[in-house]
Amino acid sequence: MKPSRFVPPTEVPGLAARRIAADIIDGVLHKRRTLDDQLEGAAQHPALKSLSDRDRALMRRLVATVLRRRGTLAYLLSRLLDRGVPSDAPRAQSALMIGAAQILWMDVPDHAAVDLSVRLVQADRRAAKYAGLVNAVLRRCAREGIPLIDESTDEMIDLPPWLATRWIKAYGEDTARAMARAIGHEPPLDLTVKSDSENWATRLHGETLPTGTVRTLLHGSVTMLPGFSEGAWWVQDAAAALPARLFGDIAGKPVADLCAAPGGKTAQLAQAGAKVTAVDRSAGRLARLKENFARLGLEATYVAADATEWEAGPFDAILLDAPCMATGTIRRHPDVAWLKNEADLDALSALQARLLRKSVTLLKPGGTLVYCTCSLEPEEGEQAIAALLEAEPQMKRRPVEASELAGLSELISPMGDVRTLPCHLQHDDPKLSGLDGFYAARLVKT
Ligand SMILES: C[S@@+](CC[C@H](N)C(=O)[O-])C[C@H]1O[C@@H](n2cnc3c(N)ncnc32)[C@H](O)[C@@H]1O
Repeated sequence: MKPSRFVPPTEVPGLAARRIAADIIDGVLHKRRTLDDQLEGAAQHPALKSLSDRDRALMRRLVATVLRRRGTLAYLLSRLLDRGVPSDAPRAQSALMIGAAQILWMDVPDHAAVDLSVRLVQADRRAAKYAGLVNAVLRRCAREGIPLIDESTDEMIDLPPWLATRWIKAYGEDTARAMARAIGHEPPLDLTVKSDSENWATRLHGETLPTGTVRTLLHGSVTMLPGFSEGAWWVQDAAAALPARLFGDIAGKPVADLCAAPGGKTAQLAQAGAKVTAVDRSAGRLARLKENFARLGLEATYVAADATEWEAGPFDAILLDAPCMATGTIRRHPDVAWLKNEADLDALSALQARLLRKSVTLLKPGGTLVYCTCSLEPEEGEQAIAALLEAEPQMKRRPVEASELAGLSELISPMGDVRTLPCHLQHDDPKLSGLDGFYAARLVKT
């Protein structure tokens, strides 16, 4: 009988974090599971809870780095492997990517990165035969990886080609390249604070951005940070914090937030004193919103309903943060680049159009509608609003003024809508630069 080359794994420090990272990467790339689902949702990894806070943070960083630099890693491995990455053993592929990512971009000693990846393949029946190959390739990566990467001149290499093509068409070659460079960086942590942003910026070793968001480079579990348990702030990208501010003074007014969960923008509306009705189709996501509101000491009326069929109001103001391709959030959710597909766009655009038409019927004459998406695709932004304005003549755009966005005129389109890009809000420190890609339009019902 042929001896089996499968070697039972020996558990060593750090191996569990790598194994879970490999499982989650495989989940995204081969089973089309989102990171959110695998980290805290329905498909949560069963062994996640066994990791220490430190190992969990390392695992998350590892997963994000591999997904963020997937194109670069594929290019590098193609240069290091004459016959390409083994296609009959997904674990060999994830172990190579995890090992290379640690060697190239993370603070892990090369020998540890190589050793842990070899152990990963040894522990997998299909991949065990590639242990020698993984060892040799990763040792070469430690010697030659950086110069080989420097030989690649394609700045768009880490985007799926269909998305790179779209961004060049929508924003031009130079801007699309700047966007691609910006999403290659690990983003900072952005927080919306209830009040006293300077004090929180100091306590969290960060700074206050011109728009009021507190930005910090602290990593790890946010639940351990000062201010979390007393509900002084919530996590929200600085761009995501802009749409809810476009209503101006809404204290005491009835406002409907039609796609509310998990509630970052709802919290801004409630904090501004509005009487908010938070609607979301997903009961599970709405439950998370309620938990967030309990921590923040904020109140709203909660409705689990499909907003396209919901009857209520009319309201003074409506926020419609519609479901979308979410391509503006790839910096923070690098799985989006590999899970979303151009073919998803038509169905999402149709849903956005239905939600927009419904919003008009729920709005009082004289009321304000803010429509936004975390998408960089014009079909889900500028084009959706152009179609609505044509179909609903009583709706008029109320252009956003630079003074409403702390003078940041680069964030406002020629039509007067908010259009943020990942390459916006540059800072001397690249780690403190950037914004999620967002679109927001403000309309009034005449
Ligand atoms: C972009 S997320 C909203 C994010 C949220 N506004 C925030 O700032 O935290 C879109 C939300 O729309 C909800 N949704 C999708 N289709 C819906 C519909 N037809 N009616 C109501 N909610 C819907 C999803 O469940 C999801 O929670």
